Amino acid sequence: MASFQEILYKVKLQKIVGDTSVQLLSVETDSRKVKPGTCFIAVKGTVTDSHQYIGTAIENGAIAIVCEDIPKILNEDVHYAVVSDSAEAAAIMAHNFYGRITEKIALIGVTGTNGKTTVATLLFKLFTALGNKCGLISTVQNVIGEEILPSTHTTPDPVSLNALISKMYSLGCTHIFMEVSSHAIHQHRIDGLQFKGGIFTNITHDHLDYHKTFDEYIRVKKSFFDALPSSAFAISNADDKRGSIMLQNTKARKYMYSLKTLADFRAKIIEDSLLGLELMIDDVEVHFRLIGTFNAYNILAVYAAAMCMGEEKAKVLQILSNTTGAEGRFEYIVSPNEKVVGIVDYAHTPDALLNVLATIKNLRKGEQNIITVVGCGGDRDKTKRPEMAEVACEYSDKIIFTSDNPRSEDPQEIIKEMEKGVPIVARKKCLSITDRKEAIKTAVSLSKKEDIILVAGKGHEKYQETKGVKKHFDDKEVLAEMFHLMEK
Ligand SMILES: CC(=O)N[C@H]1[C@@H](OP(=O)(O)OP(=O)(O)OC[C@H]2O[C@@H](n3ccc(=O)[nH]c3=O)[C@H](O)[C@@H]2O)O[C@H](CO)[C@@H](O)[C@@H]1O[C@H](C)C(=O)N[C@@H](C)C(=O)N[C@H](CCC(=O)O)C(=O)O
Ligand SMILES: Nc1ncnc2c1ncn2[C@@H]1O[C@H](COP(=O)(O)OP(=O)(O)OP(=O)(O)O)[C@@H](O)[C@H]1O
Ligand SMILES: N[C@H](CCC[C@H](N)C(=O)O)C(=O)O
Ligand SMILES: [Mg+2]
Repeated sequence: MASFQEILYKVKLQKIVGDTSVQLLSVETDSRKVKPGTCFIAVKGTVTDSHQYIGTAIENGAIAIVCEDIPKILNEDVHYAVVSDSAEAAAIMAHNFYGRITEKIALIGVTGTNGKTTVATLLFKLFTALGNKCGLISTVQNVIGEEILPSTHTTPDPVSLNALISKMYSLGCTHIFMEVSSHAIHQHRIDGLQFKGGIFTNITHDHLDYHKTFDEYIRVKKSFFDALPSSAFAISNADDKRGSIMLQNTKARKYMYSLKTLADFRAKIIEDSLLGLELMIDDVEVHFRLIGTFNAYNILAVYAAAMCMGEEKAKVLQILSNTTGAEGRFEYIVSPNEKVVGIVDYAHTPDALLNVLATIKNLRKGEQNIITVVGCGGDRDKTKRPEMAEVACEYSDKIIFTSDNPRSEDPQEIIKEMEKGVPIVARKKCLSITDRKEAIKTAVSLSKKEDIILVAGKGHEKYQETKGVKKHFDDKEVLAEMFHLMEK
């Protein structure tokens, strides 16, 4: 419980109608969740403008309303605050309502196109092993110490996010590691939070359906670092073309990491094999269980953050060397007779697919074929469809295009858009099979001794979403089933 006035702290107000001393029992941005005593914040979303639900919210018991446009007829028993940006106000108010927890703990945000889940998960595992109770907010799952909670978004809406952070604090967490998606930055989901550190992984094409241009996507990512306070640290990837731009205007302490150039934190790859990575980090040679050059970047970003947080180098490297990555990222399944290797990976952008396939190609010995099963999500960035198909063709010996959460779109149309990226010479090695299970089955049936099958795009996901319905689907499960069925 908090007063209207208390939760309006730091909100840019235009006008108040009513009494701000009124006590509120909750804050909500969804009229359907409003209960008696709630403050309802009306937001202009991408689909609907919830100013139209103010009446419903009041019927459901809202006693305070925050809005950009004040209703023509006011309810005498309700108190109103008019703000210029209610999405921003919602996040600041949720932070206030839940006790401004991020001022009391170490909150670290990870942003970038690829690698967020991996870096945040490694940080969570590292700091837990260092003896802290930690929270993790990620695409795969949210975790409080040992308790696992399901995740619906990479970065939740501000009310759920602050409620979760508050729960983590009340259960004893001292550190929280969270992914910060570009949607979340743009929609102000993280406004009001006080970060102790921010980490940038990389930026390549994705989400252009939402941000429209690559420049706008870069601008949005950069605004996360622009908003960090001077007490925070900001860590960026010097090998990414936009790595230094990201930190250009931040007030935070700046650090860069690199595998290629001079930087505050440097690593060199000594060996990169299916057994893991051998890295020289700060003059120490260490073996890690994660695979692929892209993971050398993720490990280095985690190491840099740990150093910025004052941890002991030897201890950090010792723990990291024995740590595994996040679920559904470069996960191995070996067929029962050990003839074929299956890899399930969450690569759902052209860059991620390129990195994963380049890693596999690098690591294969001799004559093995690489068979790739891949699709692209519906109602998401369409520009990545032909690009992902082109990458798949460049690095694979056989490619099966299939469905990956078609959502409201026609799966065959998505595949047709992918096929536009197939070079003429590669056509004969491509197949299109809409049903993902059939596609995986076909990949297994086409495989020969020692071949490598990559099933890309869904990683940890446990569903396939078609026309608004989510049906259980698990790439790892299906791949294992097919291996058994075909006795490969
Ligand atoms: C495009 C997008 O990002 N949409 C997100 C956005 O919804 P929106 O603003 O469009 O909401 P809206 O449907 O227009 O509704 C506006 C407001 O009306 C309210 N409402 C609506 C109906 C009603 O009866 N009453 C009511 O009050 C809603 O609660 C909302 O506050 O804000 C909602 C609450 O925060 C999110 O749940 C929703 O995520 C949708 C479901 C989604 O799929 N988002 C994806 C694209 C996303 O956010 N992905 C990123 C990861 C991307 C990455 O991989 O990097 C993520 O962070 O998960
Ligand atoms: N540093 C990296 N650079 C490029 N590709 C990477 C990197 N780390 C992981 N990947 C690839 O991207 C995929 C997604 O990785 P991860 O889940 O860690 O990223 P993410 O940024 O959290 O993705 P999302 O935006 O969907 O939450 C991995 O399965 C792998 O294929
Ligand atoms: N966080 C990503 C996930 C994409 C994963 C892929 N399986 C899909 O459904 O498109 C997004 O919202 O774009
Ligand atoms: Mg993620």
